[in-house]
Amino acid sequence: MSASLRFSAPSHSFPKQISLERQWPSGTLLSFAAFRPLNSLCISLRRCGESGVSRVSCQGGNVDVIQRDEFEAVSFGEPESQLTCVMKFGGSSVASAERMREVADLILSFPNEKPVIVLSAMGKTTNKLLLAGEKAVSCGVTNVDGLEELSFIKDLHHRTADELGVERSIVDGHLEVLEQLLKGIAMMKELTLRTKDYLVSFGECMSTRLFAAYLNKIGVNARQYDAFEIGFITTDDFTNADILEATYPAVAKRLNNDWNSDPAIPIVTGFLGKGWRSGAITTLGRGGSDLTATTIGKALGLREIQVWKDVDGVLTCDPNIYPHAEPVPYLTFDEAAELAYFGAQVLHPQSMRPAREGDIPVRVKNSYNPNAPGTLITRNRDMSKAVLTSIVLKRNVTMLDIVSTRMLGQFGFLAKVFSIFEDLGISVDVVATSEVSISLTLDPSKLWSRELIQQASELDHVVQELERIAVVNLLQHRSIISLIGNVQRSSLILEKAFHVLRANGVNVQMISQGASKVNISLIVHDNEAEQCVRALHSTFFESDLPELDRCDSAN
Ligand SMILES: Nc1ncnc2c1ncn2[C@@H]1O[C@H](COP(=O)(O)OP(=O)(O)O)[C@@H](O)[C@H]1O
Ligand SMILES: N[C@@H](CC(=O)OP(=O)(O)O)C(=O)O
Repeated sequence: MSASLRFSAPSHSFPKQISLERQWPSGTLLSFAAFRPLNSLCISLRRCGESGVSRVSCQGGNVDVIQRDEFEAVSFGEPESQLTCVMKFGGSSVASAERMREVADLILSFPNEKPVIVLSAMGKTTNKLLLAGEKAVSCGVTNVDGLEELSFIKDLHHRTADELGVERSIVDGHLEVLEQLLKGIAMMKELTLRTKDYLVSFGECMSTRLFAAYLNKIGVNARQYDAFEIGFITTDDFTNADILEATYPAVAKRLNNDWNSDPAIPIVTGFLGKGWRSGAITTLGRGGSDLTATTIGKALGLREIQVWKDVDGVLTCDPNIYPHAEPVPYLTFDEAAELAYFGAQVLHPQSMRPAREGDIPVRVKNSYNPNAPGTLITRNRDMSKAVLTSIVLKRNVTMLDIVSTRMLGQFGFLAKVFSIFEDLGISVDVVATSEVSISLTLDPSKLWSRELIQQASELDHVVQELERIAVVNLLQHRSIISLIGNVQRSSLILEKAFHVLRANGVNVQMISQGASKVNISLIVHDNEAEQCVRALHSTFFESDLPELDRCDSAN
């Protein structure tokens, strides 16, 4: 369980430093953030045991003594927000002036809503910014202004301003600083993760400014917000930061107060936050605007979170692999989280967490086809007829077969294997074990975000460490096919799946059923994976499953 506590102090007695007297068990202090302009202080704590903070003291200020009972009362005492829902529009939905106009019309077509709008960068701006940064490392300072990606970004944002009929000056300041930043990168011949996050932040900062200016121009009151200025506090894991608990009360306070004093549609940058130690801009991982949206939904306790995409909702598989993929009308938070975690690009892997915690329904809709019903994601759904919901493919995965040399007993063996991964900071995705052996796959998003040379040496290091206690076989170019659905019907799913795979001459190299009970993972060779997905799709989604009725009557 987690909780946040907040109290205010007059600015003259604002604490410079706080300390917790009688600490909770180690690791319970998640974050602490002070917001000077608001004269408020947020402390987030995770409760894990009987003991707790009996007192919070602040150096140099009038010390508030906060007992646990009071503390709980304060932490959940937020007044109800007048804002009603979040609407998040991804890059494809705001790729041009024309798309921005359509999005504005779409928002205004819901006159009863008082939405918070979250926007991503326009179209492929984030990719272009990253590419510009990579090129700047080696192109020389004098060549920065000739970078094709920089010209593209300038042109796109200027053209959009012109076509929307708003001043170019709205983005000019950002474009100038962006060019300076690229020159800095060229000078230093280095692009750190921290600089990468600052670099990509320009995308969201500009799209939101243009959109807010356009709404104001057509007579709709709108106010632009940079997420890193309104309390989105994160870890300092640049390019993949986690939202800290302090974010929720801070964001709620800022958006509610502004709305109450002067109502204007909030237009918030997706994807961005502020590192709690560094104070620098962080990003929430690619596709992170979904997480921004669900965080705001939970912070304000809103009725619904809408994420508007360029597809008719979450589909039965990636439409780029199989164009006959169909929309899935209903999903649970667990199914959606598993689907996202195992690689379906449509949702950010962490985005379901705030929605689930706040029990706020998430609707995935198509901004190009608003009348399509989309996908509704909720805590529970009727599973009586559900077999398979969606098939997800994660390519280019590394698999390890680790067979014990019996230097350790079974318990010690498993513990040792996992401690090696923990020490090296490498996440494991799918695991299958027997008494003396273990097969697992490594999370490519964690491993492959590092430099190529670093990856190779890290893999060597993993193998060397494991070889002290086991015989290790490293298998690269594997794919995980995740079957997301009703694992109550796992026998039916497996029977059908193996029948299809055998008919296609495919040998499954590992199988694992997730503890979440919504996912069965099959590992196959990369070059067979797409063919498997297509064959599985036609069996599960394009033909009847008469066995389902028999299962029902047997239950
Ligand atoms: N199972 C799936 N359902 C829907 N879309 C998927 C799925 N798997 C992959 N995709 C891809 O995800 C894209 C939408 O996600 P994304 O590009 O992040 O949207 P946005 O930028 O609008 O937030 C779709 O265009 C589609 O190509
Ligand atoms: N612009 C960021 C954040 C984001 O969420 O984008 P999108 O909503 O277009 O996936 C990215 O490209 O990763």
